[in-house]
Amino acid sequence: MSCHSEQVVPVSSEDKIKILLMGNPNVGKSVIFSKLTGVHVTSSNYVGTTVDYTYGDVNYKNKKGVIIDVPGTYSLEASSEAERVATSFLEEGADVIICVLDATNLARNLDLALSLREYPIPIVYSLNLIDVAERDGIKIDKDKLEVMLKAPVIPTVAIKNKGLRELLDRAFSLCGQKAETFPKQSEDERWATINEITNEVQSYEYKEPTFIQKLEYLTLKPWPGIPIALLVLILSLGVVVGGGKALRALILLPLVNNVITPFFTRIVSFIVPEGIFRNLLVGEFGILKIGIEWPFALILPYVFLFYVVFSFLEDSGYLPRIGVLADGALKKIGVQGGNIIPMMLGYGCAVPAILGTRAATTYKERIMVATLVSFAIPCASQSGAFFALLGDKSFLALILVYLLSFMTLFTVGIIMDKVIKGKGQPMLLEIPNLLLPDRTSYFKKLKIRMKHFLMDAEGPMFVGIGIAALVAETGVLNSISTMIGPLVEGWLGLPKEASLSLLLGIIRRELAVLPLLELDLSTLQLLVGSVVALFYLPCLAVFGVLTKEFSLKVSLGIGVATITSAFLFAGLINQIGSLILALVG
Ligand SMILES: Nc1nc2c(ncn2[C@@H]2O[C@H](COP(=O)(O)OP(=O)(O)OP(=O)(O)O)[C@@H](O)[C@H]2O)c(=O)[nH]1
Ligand SMILES: [Mg+2]
Repeated sequence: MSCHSEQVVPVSSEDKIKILLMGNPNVGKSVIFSKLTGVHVTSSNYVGTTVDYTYGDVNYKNKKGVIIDVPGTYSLEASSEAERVATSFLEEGADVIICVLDATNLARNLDLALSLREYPIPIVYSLNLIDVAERDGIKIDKDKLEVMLKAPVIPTVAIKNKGLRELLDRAFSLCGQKAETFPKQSEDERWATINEITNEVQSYEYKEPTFIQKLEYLTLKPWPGIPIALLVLILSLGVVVGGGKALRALILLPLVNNVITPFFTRIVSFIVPEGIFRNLLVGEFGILKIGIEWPFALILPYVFLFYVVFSFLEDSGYLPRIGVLADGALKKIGVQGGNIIPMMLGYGCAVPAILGTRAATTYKERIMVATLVSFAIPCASQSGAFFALLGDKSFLALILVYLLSFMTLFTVGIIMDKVIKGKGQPMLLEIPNLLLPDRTSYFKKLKIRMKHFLMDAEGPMFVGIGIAALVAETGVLNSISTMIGPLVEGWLGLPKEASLSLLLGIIRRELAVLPLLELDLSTLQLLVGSVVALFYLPCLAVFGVLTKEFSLKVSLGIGVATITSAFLFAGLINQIGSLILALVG
């Protein structure tokens, strides 16, 4: 997800025309944009992928243009942040609009299509997803539709690049022509027109439902939808946890420990004389030792497999179905089912998750989801660290950590729902078609996510490990440990070396977990350390995005709340746990 809020919106000029790419959410705008401009933007099979605009250049014959991928909107009423972006583009004006219609949902798409005609901008319609419409037995008479819309209609299959040249061709030829503007219609009038059009152009043909169509239906009903969801969850966890462990144990750890680290150690020992500098590089917390082992051998396999599975679920259209099944439970905590997607994105990384809340209709809901994500949803890196730490040593502790995370989501949700003024507005949760993910966009998305992880995570992690090496080698760690000793040793019952976790956890969430690996901890201590890490602090990048999207007050507030909970809960677990152990033992 990219944001360009600070960039200047391109204006049309003599030699460069401005094309707005508009339509309902999840109709294929971003795929069309990527294919036409060569600029990759993320597409996913659910509503609200694009919440900010992106633009890219196109050259057609000897003409130049700029296309803007506008966030999807159902209407021009601007009820969400993403919709406001869309309407502001229309008001600024453009040379031509490409309005993308979902052929499997014509009536609903026509609502926006007709409203757009009230602006003095020529429109060309792309009738997209006709492959899926055909699969479902929906037939649309394109010629009649053109007559009724009084504008060109081009049938397209965006993912297969079908019809896109022609679409661009028509867009350029319309440019400069005077658009016929239509009088503003009331909602009733508009729906009357929509009925008239669909009756005229659309027909159905009965087709024996395919396996995927049956699945579309079955995944939405509590039975067998919920068992299917549980199965998907267990399978996904199996791939991520089991696969990650195997990758780590069989390939990455041996590679790092037997080949890479010895190699660097030998070279450094040869060049750098014994002492603090050598230790910084290859000592206990050496950047060339831990700085490679932690990010690449411990975290990377889990993050990679998480995105392999998650991106697949995303593109198949399965995720919103979980939203439907979980809607009841989510409503109890004051969150509409539609917001489940940003929450699930949070298990990858909190930054896109918080940006994704822009599709939410009310401020209250945005801030609630953002807080829940920052509070108690471990990101992929942090989960990787938990799996690495607890997977081998205490499976029970691992389960307890995630159980606590769920319980916190509910408690915090309920409290916020009561405390924050305003209402969560029912959000339209649109259920997309189940599709076999498009291979090109799937791999591109996976590649981009891994690139982001490597750039966003590895850099700060290196810095963090550098700091660890420095404070360990210079003895600063000892003074810090003495200072916060009462808290760490007394209240939390952890060895004083665990204060390194607290220090590094400020930089990134997984760094609050990983230093515990080096310590010999009891099961109770593992649990306590993990609980501190679970809540502790959202990482620096999350602070940044919270401040930008909301305010400094909000991000500081969330920070104070999480850090207080971290020490409170973890300490309580330690005190109660120790008491029980003393009674039993
Ligand atoms: N089978 C099929 N799938 C398509 C077609 N066009 C797009 N898709 C898929 O439909 C989904 C939605 O595409 P996007 O490009 O993300 O939709 P969008 O309109 O940008 O959605 P928002 O950003 O949410 O407004 C993706 O999973 C695409 O791969 C098509 O013509 N045929
Ligand atoms: Mg999009």
